[in-house]
Amino acid sequence: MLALGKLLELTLAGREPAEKTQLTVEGVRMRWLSEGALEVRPPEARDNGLDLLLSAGIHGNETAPIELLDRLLHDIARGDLKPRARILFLFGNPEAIRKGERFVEQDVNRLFNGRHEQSSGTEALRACELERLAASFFSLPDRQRLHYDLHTAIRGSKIEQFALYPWKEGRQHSRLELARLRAAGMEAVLLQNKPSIVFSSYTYDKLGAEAFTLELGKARPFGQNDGVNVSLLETRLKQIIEGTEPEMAEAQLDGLQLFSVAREIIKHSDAFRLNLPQDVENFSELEMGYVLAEDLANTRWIIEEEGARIIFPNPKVKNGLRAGILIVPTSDENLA
Ligand SMILES: O=C(O)CCC(=O)N[C@@H](CCC(=O)O)C(=O)O
Ligand SMILES: [Zn+2]
Repeated sequence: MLALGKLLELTLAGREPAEKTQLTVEGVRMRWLSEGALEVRPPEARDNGLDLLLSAGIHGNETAPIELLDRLLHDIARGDLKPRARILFLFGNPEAIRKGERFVEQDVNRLFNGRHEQSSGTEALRACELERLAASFFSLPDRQRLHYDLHTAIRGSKIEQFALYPWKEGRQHSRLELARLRAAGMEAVLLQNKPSIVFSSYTYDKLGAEAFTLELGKARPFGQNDGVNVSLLETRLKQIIEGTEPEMAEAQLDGLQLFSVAREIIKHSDAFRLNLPQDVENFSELEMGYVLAEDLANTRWIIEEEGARIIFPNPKVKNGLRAGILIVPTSDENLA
């Protein structure tokens, strides 16, 4: 296999490849751009006009998505997968991946859409570099732009695989993209309703991509991901890469559950308390009147929403950051 197909090995070793560009037997050009960043370009005659950004390891301990991208790259480097799309592979936080930690100093996924400018350290620099790499990749005119940022979650979930769909003023969420996600195994989608500082929000808002954070199961170390079943997603990604995706003429959501954000729970101080068991699962339902969280100055987060559920509860985040999202079921009536 071509050396550049071993992007993960290079990244884990913190090494630069001797040759930065390689050509597969199929005439596919692979170009190493920076640590954990590799561009794949099909021969011009085969290019179908799709620019696909696949990122994983934004959180260093979320290894199933990293292993998935590693398999796709190996297949491309061996000539077993024949891309018709241009692809940018990104391993988001190499230092955290090497350490097997969610982050080293701060969460990269809270540093996009300009936030890195108000910060310093390796993770702020990396967020800036990831924005630059994504912006340069998505700078070609008249092409389709698609970004999947792949994650696994800290805790178990009542709904194992789901997506978060960013928001931008005046832009409607696409039914076709939701149908594509359903076919890729996602069981639910959270439709965001305000701007955010995560990677997929940056590519959606600033670069005009259709962009999603995908949650694929529970985070585990390398080699221990048998419990994370990414087979439907993997098949779909291969089809997208090779341009062999089945037609989605009548966008079928096929039981996909839709949610919207009722409130984001923000931790304001060290006095913040989250009244949930440590092992509570994502999508757990919360009863009306339940005191979900408490903070300084007698601030209380009381459930007032019918059908409320919690995702990503995490009282350990830094002050000022999201310590959970309260979501409610929604309908498909506003989709484009
Ligand atoms: O399990 C958790 O609490 C977090 C899992 C995770 O890393 N999720 C992403 C979601 C990004 C988004 O809001 O689109 C994150 O928190 O960064
Ligand atoms: Zn993550």
